[in-house]
Formats: sequence, structure tokens, C-alpha cells
Amino acid sequence: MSSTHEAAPILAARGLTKAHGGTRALRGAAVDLYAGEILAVTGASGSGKSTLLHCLAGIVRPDEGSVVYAGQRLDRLPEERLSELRRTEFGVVFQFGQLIPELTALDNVALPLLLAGASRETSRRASRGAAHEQAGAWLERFGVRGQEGLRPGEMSGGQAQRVALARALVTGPKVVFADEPTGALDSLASEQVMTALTHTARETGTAVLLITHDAQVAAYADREVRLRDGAVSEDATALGATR
Ligand SMILES: Nc1ncnc2c1ncn2[C@@H]1O[C@H](COP(=O)(O)OP(=O)(O)OP(=O)(O)O)[C@@H](O)[C@H]1O
Repeated sequence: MSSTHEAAPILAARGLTKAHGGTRALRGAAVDLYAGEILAVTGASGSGKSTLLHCLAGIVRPDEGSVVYAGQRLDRLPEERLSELRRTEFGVVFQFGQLIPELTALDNVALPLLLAGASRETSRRASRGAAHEQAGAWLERFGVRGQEGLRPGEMSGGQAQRVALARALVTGPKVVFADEPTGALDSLASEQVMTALTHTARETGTAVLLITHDAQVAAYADREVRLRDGAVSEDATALGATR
């Protein structure tokens, strides 16, 4: 992907600051994410990567600055509109999947669909069957079809992360936020997870904001921005990912 984009970014942050107690995690960070783009955010430990992701995903409000998603100020939306947006337009994957331990893989992936269905007040039974069918198809897509009855504690780390990816993508989000999704995996599992994530995102046109400190993982992205002390230090465009 080239460094010049004609369309407006789907997500744009400017001048973000955020302090956690006395620690200034973000100091004027700015970033653009374009529709369908896979953007790696890299930087040393403590440079503010996770805080940036939380602000962009509407999980945390910045102290100052703006976050514009599809033309609306995310940082000014009331909490209920924000949570609806997170449920319908965004998907998230964290380092340790954050699957619900009591639920099977199938139920974990079906859950976002059931929540979306419940908010639309569709027939419970019909939506449950459809959600399970769709969840099964996504597990298949991520190569974990045989695992639908397993609970997270019964899966390998790589399998659990692929289930977490299926859960993040099942609702057809516009943006997936992935915070060190391979941070707890060995290199083979890490490769499988990154291949699954990037292939699917490219097929579905989902934009991905990928946090990583691993150059091999960043190489899957189209473009990289580097954070240093809470601000973007370098916009290393056009990684030229071919995967
Ligand atoms: N909830 C919190 N309470 C207090 N300090 C925090 C909190 N979250 C982050 N920080 C601090 O803010 C700074 C930025 O943290 P952040 O997690 O955003 O960085 P990071 O680049 O993602 O780091 P890492 O790669 O280690 O996960 C760090 O100094 C961190 O200790």
C-alpha cells in the first residue's frame, strides 16, 4: 500500500494526551487508519501503545485531543453510544485472548452475535441457532473447527487466539484492534495467527490496528507507525507486506 491515501481515514486521532496518575502515557499522539489497512503500531515497552489503542477503540477517553471515527468524535460520544459502536463496528483481540473461560469455543464466538441480536430484539431461539451456525463457519475459517466444544483452558495458546480472532471478526467489524495478539505464542503459532488475521482482514476489507513490539509480526502490516514516549516518532510507511 502506498503512503498517499486519497480517501479520508476511517479513524483519525490528533493531539492525544492521557495520564495514568502521574504517568503521562500519551503526549500528543496522532495517527490515521485507513479503511481496509493493516497498520502496525510499534515502540518500546511503556511508549504508550496500549493506551493509544484504548483511546482509538473508545475503551478509554483521552485527556486531550480528538478521535474521529467515520466522521464522528468518538471521544465525545456518550457511553451507551460508544459501547454500541464497540459492539457493532469494532472487534478486539488482546494478548491473552480474553475468552470467557466457562464457555466453549463455539459459545465464545457466538456471544457477540447473540448480544447484537438481543439488542435488536429478534426471536431468541432463531438467533441462537443462526449465531451458532455462523460461529462454526468462523471457527472453520480460522482452522479450529474441531475445537468448538472445548473451553479456553483445554486449548493451546494458538488455538485460543484463533478462536479470539473468530470472535473479533464474527460481527463483521470495520476495525479490529489487536494488542500484542501473538505476545504469548511461539513463532509457529504466531505465524499461524498472523496469517489467519491478515488474510481474513484483507478478504473482508477490515482495517486492523496491530500493536506489537515484534518486527516479524509488524512485517505483516501495510504500514508502521512507531511510538516513543507517548508520541509518534516515525511514520515508517509502506512495509510492502506481501503476505
Ligand atoms: N492503568 C494504568 N495505571 C498506571 N499506569 C499505567 C496504566 N496503564 C499504563 N500505564 C503506564 O503508562 C505508560 C504507557 O503504558 P502502555 O501500556 O500504554 O505502553 P505500551 O507501549 O503498551 O507498553 P507495553 O509494551 O509494555 O505493553 C507506562 O509507563 C505504563 O506503566
